[in-house]
Amino acid sequence: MANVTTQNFADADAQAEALAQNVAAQLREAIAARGGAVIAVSGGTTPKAFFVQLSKQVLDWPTVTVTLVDERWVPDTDDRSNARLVKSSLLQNAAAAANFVPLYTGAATPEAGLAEAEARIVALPAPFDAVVLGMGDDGHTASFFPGGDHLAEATDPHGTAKVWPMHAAGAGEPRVTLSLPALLDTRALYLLVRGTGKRDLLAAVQQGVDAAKDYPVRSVVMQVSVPLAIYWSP
Ligand SMILES: O=C(O)[C@H](O)[C@@H](O)[C@H](O)[C@H](O)COP(=O)(O)O
Repeated sequence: MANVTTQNFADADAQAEALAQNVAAQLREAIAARGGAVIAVSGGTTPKAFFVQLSKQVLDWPTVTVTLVDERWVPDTDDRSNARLVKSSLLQNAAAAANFVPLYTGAATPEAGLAEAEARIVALPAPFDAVVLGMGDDGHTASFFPGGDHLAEATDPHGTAKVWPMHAAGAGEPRVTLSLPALLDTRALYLLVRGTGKRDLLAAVQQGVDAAKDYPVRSVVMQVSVPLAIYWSP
């Protein structure tokens, strides 16, 4: 199994604050060493408190680039847009000066926008300094959805594409997702989750319980190339 550590917090605020401090330290180290930092973050509902905390951290924000691990294929005026969440809760306060690289291109479909989204990610300095994943109740992470039409390709450890379109019954709308190799090309990897259901699901994955084989988050938990830090709160 990968080098997985789990930190449990009493509540969401403590979790968000601890992760923000840890990620900010990571970004500061990157800026000191290389003059800039790149972070890829998840959307959904869980990261909001973390984003707000991170936005208040003191660091050289104009040298920081923020992108997404996945995106729902909707414009950033849509409530479901991960870009909208990042803009409204992370690119605020001190962090308003950061650069943002969205995955949504305005094309009609993820397939039509794929080459542009891929080019945007390829253009970023690699590796990422930090990747912050989330997880759904169905065991998806990024947009690695159970039954997703490109799940096998997106989670292929040897795949070369960095971005894949994803259509899945549980996804709500068409999406794009960074591939597993793109997500693992990072100096630090975090998984931010809340609730006992997600805690139990992750335990089942780590214990190799048979039923957990179909949870796509398994590809991140069981890989051995990057240590994974799980941040959990009730
Ligand atoms: O766009 C997305 O949906 C996310 O990036 C996704 O992978 C998210 O991390 C999980 O769905 C968890 O979402 P919640 O935090 O809302 O449970």
